[in-house]
Amino acid sequence: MAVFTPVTLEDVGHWISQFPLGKAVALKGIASGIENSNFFLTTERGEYVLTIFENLTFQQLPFYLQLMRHLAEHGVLVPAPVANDKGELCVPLHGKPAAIVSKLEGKPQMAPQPVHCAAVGGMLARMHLAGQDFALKQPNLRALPWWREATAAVLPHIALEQAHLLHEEMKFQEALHASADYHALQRGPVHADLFRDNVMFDGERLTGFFDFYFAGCDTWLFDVAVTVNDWCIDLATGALDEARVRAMLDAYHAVRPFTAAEHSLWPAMLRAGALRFWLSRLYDLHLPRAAEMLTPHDPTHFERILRTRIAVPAPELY
Ligand SMILES: Nc1ncnc2c1ncn2[C@@H]1O[C@H](COP(=O)(O)OP(=O)(O)O)[C@@H](O)[C@H]1O
Ligand SMILES: N[C@@H](CCOP(=O)(O)O)C(=O)O
Repeated sequence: MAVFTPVTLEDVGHWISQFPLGKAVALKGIASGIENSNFFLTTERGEYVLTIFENLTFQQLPFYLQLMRHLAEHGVLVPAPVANDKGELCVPLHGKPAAIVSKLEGKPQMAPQPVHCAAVGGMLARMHLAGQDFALKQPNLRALPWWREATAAVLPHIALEQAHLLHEEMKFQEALHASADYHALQRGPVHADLFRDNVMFDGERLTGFFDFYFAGCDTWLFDVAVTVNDWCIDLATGALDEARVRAMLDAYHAVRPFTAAEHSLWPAMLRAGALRFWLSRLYDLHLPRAAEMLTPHDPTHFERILRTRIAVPAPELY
């Protein structure tokens, strides 16, 4: 279902000769995934993932692929892109941009315990620190300017009660983003979509973060909020689970201590993280792209999380 561009072992046989990976031995399409065509690729040198990018262009990809390479070189557990004999990380395959990255062991942990949340929190802090000297700059393309556009686009499609919440929250976030405290927050490259399905675990051992294609430069605290809003909640209600929140935040804080400005903006940033995904899910539901083939994620999940973050005080950052 999610292989949009079919590729055979024969197609890859010649193409792979530009990479230092030996001969291609096996190729298997990956059924999950909604954006790109992904394949497990076995070569004489080992196991890799081949991705054909269905929407991102050759101009857009260097930021993501070079960020992954930079992080991998700095000891952060992420897939390492493989360069071809010209040093390129992204080359055409069937006329579309394609890349080969190392395959992470394990599988996503969809029922995380505090031990998993602690591993994610610690690695997230290491990722933020390692990204500080990454040279390429690209803003988070799903930040406030996009929220404004998405709000205008979805408003005609939603009920009055939801429109009211959306207006009020946008007003709150506009004021937050204009504040001195917000501008004092530390920032750099962030993953911006570090949900349970974008992290691999082998038992309790974290083996890597992947799917960096929403990454961009934003506040580190926003990244923490997005991650907590997915990993540390009761999925049915959206309520934060104190033990998992504490495990994730304490592990992060031990590697990269939170600042006073971050402490004061934490509840507001949890709301920002919920708003961002409420908006993108509303957008995908009401304004699907022409080639969209898969069931959109349920927006009411993040509407519920947003309402809960507004109504219920969050555990302190530290
Ligand atoms: N580097 C990797 N190592 C191991 N598995 C991977 C890797 N990259 C992707 N996958 C597998 O491919 C699936 C789809 O990848 P994902 O990045 O979520 O696709 P999409 O961008 O199309 O949504 C993941 O759920 C995972 O099983
Ligand atoms: N995490 C987002 C959807 C992003 O899709 P992905 O498969 O590329 O991670 C959501 O849950 O809305």
